[in-house]
Amino acid sequence: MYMLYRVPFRKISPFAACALAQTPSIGPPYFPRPHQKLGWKEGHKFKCCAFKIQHTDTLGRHMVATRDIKQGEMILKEKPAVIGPRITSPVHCLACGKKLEPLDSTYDFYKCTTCQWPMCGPECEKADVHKPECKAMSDSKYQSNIKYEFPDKVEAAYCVISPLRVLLMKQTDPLQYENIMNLESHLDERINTPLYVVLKANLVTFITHVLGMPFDEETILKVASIFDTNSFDVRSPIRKTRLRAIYLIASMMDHSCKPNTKHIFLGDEHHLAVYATVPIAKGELITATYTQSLWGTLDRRKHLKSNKWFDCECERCKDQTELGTNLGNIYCSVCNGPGSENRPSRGAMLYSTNPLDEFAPWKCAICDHSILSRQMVWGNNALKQDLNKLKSKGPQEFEEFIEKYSQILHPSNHLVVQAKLALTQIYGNYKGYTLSEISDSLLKRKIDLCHELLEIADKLEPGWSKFRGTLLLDLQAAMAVETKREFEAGKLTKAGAQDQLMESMVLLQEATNILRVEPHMKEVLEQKILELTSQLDPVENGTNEQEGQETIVIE
Ligand SMILES: C[S@@+](CC[C@H](N)C(=O)[O-])C[C@H]1O[C@@H](n2cnc3c(N)ncnc32)[C@H](O)[C@@H]1O
Repeated sequence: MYMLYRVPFRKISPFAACALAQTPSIGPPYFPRPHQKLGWKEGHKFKCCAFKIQHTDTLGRHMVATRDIKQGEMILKEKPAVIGPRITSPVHCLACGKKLEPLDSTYDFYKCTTCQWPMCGPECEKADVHKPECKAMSDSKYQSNIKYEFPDKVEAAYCVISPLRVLLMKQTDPLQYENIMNLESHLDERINTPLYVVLKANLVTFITHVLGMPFDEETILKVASIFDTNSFDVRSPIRKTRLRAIYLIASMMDHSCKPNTKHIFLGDEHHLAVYATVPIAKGELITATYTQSLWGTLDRRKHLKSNKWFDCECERCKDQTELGTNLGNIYCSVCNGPGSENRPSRGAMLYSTNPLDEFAPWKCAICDHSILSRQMVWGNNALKQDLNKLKSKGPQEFEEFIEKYSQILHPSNHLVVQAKLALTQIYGNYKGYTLSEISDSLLKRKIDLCHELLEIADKLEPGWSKFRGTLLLDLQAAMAVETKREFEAGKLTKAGAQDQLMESMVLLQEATNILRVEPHMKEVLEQKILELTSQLDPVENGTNEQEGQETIVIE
């Protein structure tokens, strides 16, 4: 049964007030400012906070919709409570997060003049985010000894910075420190894992012995464990770095292998915005995914267990077919094996006899054949290694992978799907395979692959997910080029070409609805719409040929 969540937020901090805002038994309704602002900005009269935090024994705290939420609606926008480096990282600036290259003059990085950590330059070394840690290190006469050795070297020294930022908050921002310390940690489960044995040796020693800070081992490791349980992976393609950040409210979203939200990071401050990918009805859970949605159940559940310490029992995990995708399934080697052509059961598949038990045997849906779960794991691992070797290869190798294992792997088995995804990215985008360069048959192959993957996206990441948006964008571009070629080859009439272009426009409109919130995408998408519109209406726009553009000139 749902309980109103009260216990861990001991003081009514701004976060607690927000979390408790919709619980009528706790004081008058309070609408947290960020959500008030959001409501006004969107031009609505007033939009109340769309969620509340509840608690159950099985899920812990989780987010629930307090009203119907529309597809594409922003549910929350939040700034990070703390942001910093991941446990290991290539050398980057501690203030802005930018990946650093050595200076030509010294062949080493620019260093903070006080603590010697690599930074961008004098401006970043004075940034507020760096000041407290810089002071703590210089007060104890600690100086970083990171030096440039070779490009992209990964440094383990970064593991101390993010936990240190939280520990320093105990003095500088006690309320925020308490809010962070109230998050789920799973320290008891993590404490004896190899990573935490290492952290005991280096992180705890650094905080207590090197910096002489008055924290016990348990508190220090708890902070590390809170990061591992709650932090978001903040990727910045422009700065070429990955940071980790804790967002107090967004961390209340529980996991689902078929989530109903997506999130993006905004600006230099790394604000997090969470959007509904599908309509969410009042009372429904608001969920995110903590794994890769294109992994099979065995891999997802293993990842969730060993990183987030829970057994996922969502509708997808319980379903042998993974919502009809067969993402984790393989063909039965007896029914489909050599010499079995006369069997009527070609296409029979092995299913886990209990998807929620990683040790349960896998059994054919038609014959008696079964295999142990560890055979399934071995097989998967072997094929994963094969697939990983193809990463820097061309499309031919991915096509060969799909063909080679077509007797074993279902066309939407997760390994085949990953190969197909790689192909959709190569065809139409990579040098030598751009849309203007590829053959008609490869163009058709790209279009077919996009359709196949869209079917999978609809089942696993339905609605306005980035996965679906990106596929739609790819598909419409390929379809527009195909139309142009068919028209020019006389296979399509003018009216037929216009109809097909209209289809592309519908896809582009949907892709735009989905992707316009992604950083820097709005302008790109608007430009694409303009381009396609000019092709659609040649009479009104006069000649529609522009340099470097794929256009259909319809006379
Ligand atoms: C980021 S926190 C989410 C908030 C958390 N439920 C709490 O009470 O603070 C992640 C943790 O929530 C729990 N959790 C998240 N999704 C879950 C799910 N689908 N089933 C069970 N537990 C889940 C796990 O303990 C996980 O380590």
